[in-house]
Amino acid sequence: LFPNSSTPPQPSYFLTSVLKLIYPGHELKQLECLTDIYFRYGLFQHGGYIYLLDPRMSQSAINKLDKGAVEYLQNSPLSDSFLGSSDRSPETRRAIAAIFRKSNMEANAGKMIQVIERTVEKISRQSTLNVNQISLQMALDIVGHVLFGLELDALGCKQDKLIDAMMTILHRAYALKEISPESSEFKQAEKDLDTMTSQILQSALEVSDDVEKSLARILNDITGFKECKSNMELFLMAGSETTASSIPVFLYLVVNTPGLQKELQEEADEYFSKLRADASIVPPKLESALREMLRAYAIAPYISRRTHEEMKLRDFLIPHDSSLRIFTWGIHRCPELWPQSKTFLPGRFCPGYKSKANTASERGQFWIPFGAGARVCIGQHLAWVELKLALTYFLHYFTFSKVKVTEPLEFCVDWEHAVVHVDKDVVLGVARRR
Ligand code: HEM
Repeated sequence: LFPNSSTPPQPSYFLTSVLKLIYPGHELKQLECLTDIYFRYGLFQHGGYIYLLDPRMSQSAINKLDKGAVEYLQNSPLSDSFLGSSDRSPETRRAIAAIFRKSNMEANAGKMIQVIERTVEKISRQSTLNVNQISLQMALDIVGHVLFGLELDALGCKQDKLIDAMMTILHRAYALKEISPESSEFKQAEKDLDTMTSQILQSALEVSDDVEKSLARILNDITGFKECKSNMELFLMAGSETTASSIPVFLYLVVNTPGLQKELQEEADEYFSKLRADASIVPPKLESALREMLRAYAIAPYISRRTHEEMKLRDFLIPHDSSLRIFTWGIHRCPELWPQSKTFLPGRFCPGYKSKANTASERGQFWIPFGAGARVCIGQHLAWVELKLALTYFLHYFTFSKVKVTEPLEFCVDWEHAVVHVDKDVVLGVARRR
């Protein structure tokens, strides 16, 4: 089971077959079990990838290595974006860094609030809410407003078509594998996405802004129209899909954790006006519960890196041209690093919680939902401000409740883009409280 050599250990055929029998079709659960078994080695190899588990080894790989996007974006519309490029990334990231800065995202809170308030009105008209659907519409609108200076809905009512194309590509093809990238449906969705992104980019370039250059203009100037369009697709997809996946999971956890909704509602009522006035304010219980959600259910289950030469990690030799997956999902749920690691404990990140026998920090807590290093998620501050505001609004205005269709929540992975999806939409009862 555990070869004693400098080669990363590889689970036997017997072990992987047993795991397949126990968790049929659930690769994420199989890999989570392998993480718990191999944690003491810090890594294991499986299916052509080396999975890194040890925090120090992972940090070292994140810092030293280039993004390993070569084959994980192969069939993706995002293959020409800077996500897939280690050469162009530094220049592109430097040019747009100011737009994504925390202070700039907080300064853009007003634009987000406009969209969130509209969403609150939409939710008010419903008694049963498809949380995935409403979250995606909201997240896409926020990306449109904040990053492109556009009202996407107003562009000939394209928003629904854009969502359909994105869902066909990301959800139906890559996560659920209902259709293949060779299918006519996929090709049509890709074409629709391309046409719509071109139109969105054209419109974004026309939006005049005398004070500073917009994201579209900066990217267009340094990369040219074609590559700029791919990057726009990246922002549309990465910017909406991730936050839009987080909200349903979070609200599902809220309604399934006794007493949590009431506590968060009380906090939302207290912070509502303060947060509207200053988006840098942190409601501590919401922040802790959100951090815990991103720990227990990392929306991006792994970070991809590639070696360009032989590399030593602890006592292991990693050959050149190896594909590494820093396995966030497993690291975040590993009992060696986190007490009650598989349980959602909303107060885990609250100040003072440590004293109640949380030894995670003593054991070297390693929380990396947005990645780390030079390629850390560029949209993390956008995501955080958006999640904080949207959830404060939702909990202030509504009470959510379980309806039968919600149970149980299962996760499937789009390995191509490294994103976890819920296997079905989260549907909740909703009642307005004020
Ligand atoms: C909960 C929300 C989000 C999560 C969990 C998340 C997570 C991640 C992770 C893990 C990476 C890879 C980092 C690495 O390789 O070290 C990443 C990259 C990226 N994310 Fe996010 N993300 C989120 C929201 C967003 C948003 C709102 C945007 C908005 C535009 C965005 C844009 C990007 C881009 C462009 C990259 C590629 C960066 C690069 O390769 O240099 N993400 N994200």
